[in-house]
Amino acid sequence: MMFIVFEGIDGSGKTTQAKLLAKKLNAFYTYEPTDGLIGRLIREILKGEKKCEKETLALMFAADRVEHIRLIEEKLRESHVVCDRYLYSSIAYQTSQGVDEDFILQINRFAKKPDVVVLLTVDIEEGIKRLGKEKEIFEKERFLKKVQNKYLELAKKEDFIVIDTTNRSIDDVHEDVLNQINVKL
Ligand SMILES: Nc1ncnc2c1ncn2[C@@H]1O[C@H](COP(=O)(O)OP(=O)(O)O)[C@@H](O)[C@H]1O
Ligand SMILES: Cc1cn([C@H]2C[C@H](O)[C@@H](COP(=O)(O)OP(=O)(O)O)O2)c(=O)[nH]c1=O
Repeated sequence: MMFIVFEGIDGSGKTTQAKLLAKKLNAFYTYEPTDGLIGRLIREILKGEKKCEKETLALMFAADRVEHIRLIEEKLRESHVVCDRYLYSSIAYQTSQGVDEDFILQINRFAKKPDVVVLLTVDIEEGIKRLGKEKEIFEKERFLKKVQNKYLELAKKEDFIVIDTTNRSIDDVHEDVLNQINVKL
C-alpha cells in the first residue's frame, strides 16, 4: 500500500487534489494538523487566539504527527493513504518562521517516509485570491513566497512530483497528478 503526501502553500489546491486522488484510488484521506487534542490547540494558535514561541509550535506539529503516524500505519495495512500536509510542511513553514532546520529534523526523526510526495505550486497572488481573505498568520504574501521557495529546494533534494496549478482547472491538475503518480509506480 502507498503512503502519498500532498504539500504546497495555502491556496495551492492540496485539499481539493488530495480528496480527488483519494476518491480515485479508494484511499484513506487524512490531514495535518489533525483534529486530535494537539491539532486543535495548533489551530487556536494559528488563528491568533493563543500565542507561543515558534519552537514550541514546531514541537506541537511534531507531537501531532507522532499521534497521526499511528493512525496512518494502521490504515496502510488495508488501503492507500493520502495525506494533506506532512513533515515537509514543518520544514518549509517552520524554517520560514526562523526555526533551526536541524532542530525540526531532530524532533521529526520518527516520521515515516512517504512513498510519493506531490508538491503543488501556485503563483502567490492567485493562491491568496483562491483563499478569499487572510484567515491565519501564515497566509501573508511575503511569507508564502519564502515557504514556496523552501518547498522547491526540498523538491529537488527529495525527488518530489512538482505540479504548477497557476491558471489551470481543478480537473486538468487532477489528470496531471494521476499521470505523474503512474509514472512513479
Ligand atoms: N486549480 C484551481 N483553480 C481554481 N481554484 C482552485 C483550484 N484548485 C483549488 N481551487 C479552489 O481554491 C480554494 C483553496 O483550495 P484548497 O484545495 O483548499 O487549497 P489548499 O488545501 O492548498 O489550501 C478552494 O476554494 C478551491 O475550490
Ligand atoms: C502540518 C503543518 C502545517 N503548518 C501550517 C500550514 C498552514 O498555514 C496551517 C494550517 O494548515 P491547513 O489547515 O492545511 O491550511 P490550508 O488548508 O490553508 O493549507 O498550518 C505548519 O506550519 N507546519 C506543519 O507542520
